[in-house]
Amino acid sequence: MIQLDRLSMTYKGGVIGIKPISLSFIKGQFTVILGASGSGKSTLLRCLNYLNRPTTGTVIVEGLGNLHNRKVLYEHRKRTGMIFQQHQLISRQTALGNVLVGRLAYHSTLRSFFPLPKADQYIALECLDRVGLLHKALTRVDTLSGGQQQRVGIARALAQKPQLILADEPVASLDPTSTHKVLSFLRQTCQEDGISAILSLHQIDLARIYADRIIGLSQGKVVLDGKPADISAYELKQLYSDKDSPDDEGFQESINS
Ligand SMILES: Nc1ncnc2c1ncn2[C@@H]1O[C@H](COP(=O)(O)OP(=O)(O)OP(=O)(O)O)[C@@H](O)[C@H]1O
Repeated sequence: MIQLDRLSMTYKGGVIGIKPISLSFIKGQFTVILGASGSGKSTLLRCLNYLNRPTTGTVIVEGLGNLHNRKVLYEHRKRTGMIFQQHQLISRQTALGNVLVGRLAYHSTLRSFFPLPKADQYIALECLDRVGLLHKALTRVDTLSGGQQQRVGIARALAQKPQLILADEPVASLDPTSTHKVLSFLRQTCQEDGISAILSLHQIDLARIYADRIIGLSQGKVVLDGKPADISAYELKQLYSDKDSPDDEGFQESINS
């Protein structure tokens, strides 16, 4: 469904986000990216819809083409829902208002200045219902709990009617119960709707439970790739004991000083 060919990304100033990576993501899979802090998980996710523009290589989306093409990129973004760690909601808006943002790509900029059609409002309400928050539709999101806000974020992504969901540490700020609720809902919804999902997580145990496929990154490189059952606990643990990691060096220096 999505093919990366020797994709790399270097930030301004020369920091390497990811080294050349070639990968394909298969339609309908629930893929979890694991890796220590600074290993390149967010960079890779953001390259998948050009929020970070790759420095080298290509992203080809099946049925659309190369993301270098502006029209292809626009269409791909329209079909891609993003879920963020800190929800990225409009705090003064209601849950419904936030979920409606997911419908904006289906309208011209001019049209989006006016209330969206009833059909969009219905889709947004339906998505809020799916995440169990219909009763909070008219509540300001900054009065909701962290878990509820993340569910609004998921409803917004679903309102886009996406074929792909990219989620950057979607449960990082949630307690264990909300974490499982959010991940199992996301996985079930993706299965039911045939949505492919690529998530970055920090928790190995969650990746083992929910992923169809785990990709392990270390220092911007793919060092593991397979089904959870085919990857050993030792290999996964190694991802987080990377003594060569620049972040690890910095951390060691700071605790040694
Ligand atoms: N905006 C930026 N400008 C410069 N360097 C950056 C920027 N964002 C990330 N980096 C660097 O790119 C590398 C990969 O970072 P990235 O955020 O992708 O890692 P990550 O695995 O998502 O980390 P974390 O788990 O802490 O979120 C790191 O060395 C990081 O310092």
